[in-house]
Amino acid sequence: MIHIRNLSKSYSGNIILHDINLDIMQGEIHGLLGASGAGKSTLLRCINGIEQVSDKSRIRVDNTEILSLSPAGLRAFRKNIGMIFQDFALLQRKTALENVLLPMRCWRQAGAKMRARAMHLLECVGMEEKAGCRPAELSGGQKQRVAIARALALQPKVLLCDEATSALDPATAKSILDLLKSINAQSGITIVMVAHQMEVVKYACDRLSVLEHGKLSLTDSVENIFLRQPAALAELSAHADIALQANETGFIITLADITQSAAVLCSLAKLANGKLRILFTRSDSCKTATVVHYTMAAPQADAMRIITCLKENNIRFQKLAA
Ligand SMILES: Nc1ncnc2c1ncn2[C@@H]1O[C@H](COP(=O)(O)OP(=O)(O)OP(=O)(O)O)[C@@H](O)[C@H]1O
Repeated sequence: MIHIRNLSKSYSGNIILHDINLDIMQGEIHGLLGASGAGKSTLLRCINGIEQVSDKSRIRVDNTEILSLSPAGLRAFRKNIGMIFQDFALLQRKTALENVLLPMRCWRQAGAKMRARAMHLLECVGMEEKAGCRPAELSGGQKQRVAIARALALQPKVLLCDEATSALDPATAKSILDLLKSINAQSGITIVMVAHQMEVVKYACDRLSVLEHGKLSLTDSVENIFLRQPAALAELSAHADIALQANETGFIITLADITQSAAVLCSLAKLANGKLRILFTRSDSCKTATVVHYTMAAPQADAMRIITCLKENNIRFQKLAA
């Protein structure tokens, strides 16, 4: 659906995106994760054709090379892309219904059908009873629902979400993610979702790309990325306070199957002569799998035997720096 090749973008000589190559599949929910300033929002704006990019860059969305479009062609192309933002970007003087009608009015769609469609969209996002309310009368979650209805007004093929849940409390954020997941499942719309929180991508996304200082450091299924625990992700995640004692080696082991836990931990404890310390446990539930991570410490003298055992049993692990 979205093919990006050699995408580079600078502002006043500062390279913001560097040679990005990325394929986003039709119908997937694709997460963009990265530290603040990594270039996530800029990448979204490039997909939307808003940004001037380097000559070598190629961006194809639904078989349209967007960088070769005329200004009028680009404007028409943008009908295929809906966008929602952290701050909702609703017009304050307009009601929820009028906000949803806005894109249709811009494109002068048939008047009688417009209103029915806008009401239908408000129904889809559970906001039909608030159609006459202005944004100031709505909660954050309700505003985002209206913004989603507005983004879907022109029946786009792609929905770009720029930190759509960052301003919401966890329960409301989850309800918005549930709504996006159900819209994706029902309509097959491709969703690209910029997020700060790993919880968001784990809960909602099929695949994930990690941006580091304007470069794409990896793209893979959410399960694979969380299983592999790459350094990119470790840096983004909140670290447990790991206090190793003198002469101890630390490990994080990752098990794709939680039922393995008892057997694996038992074997490692034996290798460490009973001196294995479990420091921290975390489980990550993705859309289709749950993985569990154990942060542990073992006597340095047993570290080699533990590493051999982990390798022999194909258990993913990371040795912690002393
Ligand atoms: N219009 C602009 N002019 C100059 N620099 C810009 C502009 N927009 C973004 N930048 C710079 O580009 C870099 C990437 O910004 P971007 O907003 O894409 O990052 P981000 O990963 O989305 O960050 P955050 O998670 O904080 O929103 C930042 O260093 C930012 O200062």
